[in-house]
Amino acid sequence: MLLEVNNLIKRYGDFLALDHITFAVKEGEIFGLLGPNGAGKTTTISIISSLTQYDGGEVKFLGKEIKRHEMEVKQELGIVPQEIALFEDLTAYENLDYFGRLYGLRGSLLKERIAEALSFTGLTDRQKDRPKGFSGGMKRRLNIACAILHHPKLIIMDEPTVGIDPQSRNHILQSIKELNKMGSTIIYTSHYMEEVEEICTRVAIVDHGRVIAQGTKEELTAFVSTEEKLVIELSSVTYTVVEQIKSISSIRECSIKGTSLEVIGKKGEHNVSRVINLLSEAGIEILSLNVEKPSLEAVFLTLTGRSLRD
Ligand SMILES: Nc1ncnc2c1ncn2[C@@H]1O[C@H](COP(=O)(O)OP(=O)(O)OP(=O)(O)O)[C@@H](O)[C@H]1O
Repeated sequence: MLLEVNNLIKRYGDFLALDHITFAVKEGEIFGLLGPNGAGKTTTISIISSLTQYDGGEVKFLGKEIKRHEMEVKQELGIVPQEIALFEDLTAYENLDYFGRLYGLRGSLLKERIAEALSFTGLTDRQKDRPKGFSGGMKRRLNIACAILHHPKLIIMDEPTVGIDPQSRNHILQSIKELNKMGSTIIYTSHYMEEVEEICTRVAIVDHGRVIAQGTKEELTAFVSTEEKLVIELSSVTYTVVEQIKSISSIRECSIKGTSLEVIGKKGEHNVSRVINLLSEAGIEILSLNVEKPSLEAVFLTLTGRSLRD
């Protein structure tokens, strides 16, 4: 395991912010920490980064307790914090130069790494400009560039897409995938389940300072889901056929949405073939059929009774 977080406890006064948080990250993963605002994601990350003290449990990086190997562990981490941390009066290049030196890079290696990070984040053309005039998305990209200069083993990103434009958001999500392909392990925190679904290989769902479920997306959704949703686009549709579909015992709901039918039924009951048979008997042409997989949102809702966005 690259990182093991075991029974982590953190109190702010009487408030228990982390209540025995436990998860492990393997080398090569994009690991998602998914949870609503206030769940404890930032606190967890700042403990892993040795920026916050904790009250119980342990954090191990490559088998070593981080408390005892703080400097060594810091060298292997690249942190992209939620609050952008840049010097507004230095140019993009100078910011990178500063952060590179903090990690002990010097001379031609430093220059090489700065050029690589600028190119990777699409900021080569803006290296002489100051972040003062950058958009939120560009500042975030520069922050990512600063965090990857020293080729860390583990990159931790805390909600890097909050409040930025869609183009930069896509750029960031693509670069995370790219960094991962190039060998970095990534922890990605977010309250956007779509992003976590898109990029993460494994996920821990966090709520009120606890990990309430963890696994691959497939494991998590299989764990809670007993239903499936079919979306069928048709050449035409009649109420008679809707009634016939509704009368199938394993189907709970069938409704017309524009030119499509939405059918919700129990999984594993051959709903697709039953519905197709009924439609072809009625002489209705199927233009497309899609079986929608349950989302992580549904997992969160089932486990907590609340929506992630509440
Ligand atoms: N310095 C602090 N003093 C007191 N309470 C704090 C402090 N920092 C965080 N908290 C509380 O601890 C809980 C967890 O906060 P944390 O920032 O870790 O959550 P989060 O999941 O990262 O959410 P967000 O995305 O909003 O930052 C919240 O209830 C928060 O109000």
